[in-house]
Amino acid sequence: MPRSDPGERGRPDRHLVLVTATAMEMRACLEGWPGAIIPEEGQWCEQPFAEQTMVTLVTGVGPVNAALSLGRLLGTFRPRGVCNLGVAGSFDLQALRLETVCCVTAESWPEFGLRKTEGIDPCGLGLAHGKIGGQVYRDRVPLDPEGGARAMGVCLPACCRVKSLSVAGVSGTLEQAACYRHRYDADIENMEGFALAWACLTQEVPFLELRTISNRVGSRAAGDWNLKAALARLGPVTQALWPGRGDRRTDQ
Ligand SMILES: O=C(O)c1cccc(C(=O)CC[C@H]2O[C@@H](n3cnc4c(=O)[nH]cnc43)[C@H](O)[C@@H]2O)c1
Repeated sequence: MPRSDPGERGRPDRHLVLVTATAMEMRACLEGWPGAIIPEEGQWCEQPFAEQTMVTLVTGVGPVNAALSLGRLLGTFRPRGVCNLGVAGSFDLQALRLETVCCVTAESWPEFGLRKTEGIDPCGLGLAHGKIGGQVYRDRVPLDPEGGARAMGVCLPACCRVKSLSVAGVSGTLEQAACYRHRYDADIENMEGFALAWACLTQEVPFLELRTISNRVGSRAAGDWNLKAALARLGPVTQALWPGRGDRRTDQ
């Protein structure tokens, strides 16, 4: 991978943003990186990352916190790209097991639209979520992981490609999970991806979303959860994205 000019370190337009919802996810991403600073929720900080400057942003949980935090950041400077890492629920643990690393190819937001007895109609409002270059967006946003990785100069790890949906209200029953899965043809559920993807799409900032599976969507059974193991997979994902940059133990 080409190494960037050290003179670019101070240029905010060259910075990459690593964004997580929670401090625990950020801590897991930066495991093996001594001295890494973990921002408070709703805050970001700059830190040297090999010859680059990395901006680490912890948004707080859910789409409102995600949009607010990334919106504030994008109003302050324009980064080279935004990479969202975190954990997520799987709609099918046979197909996507606990700990699986997933790369998101599409985000949807099943809470947008007109809520009818039979469910939400995304076109029922007569109002779109937004329009970009003549294209109307309602409850779905396509992602381009390869293009995003290329633009950011990161190495996309070989992993499962998935469609994701984002919610403010986490699915609390298997019935709700089945309903979403069927309606949106989704593989995973999270709480921030759509908001972050939308913010980047509107601002024309490259975006990448990688998640590790922590639980079965809609299940409260202990056997359907392993948050600790999913968190432990985030460090290797960060190191795969930036090979040789995330682990300083070898050169100290
Ligand atoms: O206590 C719960 O019931 C609970 C349910 C879902 C997630 C959590 C977390 O502590 C992690 C929050 C974080 O993780 C993402 N996430 C993980 N699994 C899911 C899910 O099944 N549905 C939606 N989001 C999920 C989410 O992006 C949050 O930021 C606790």
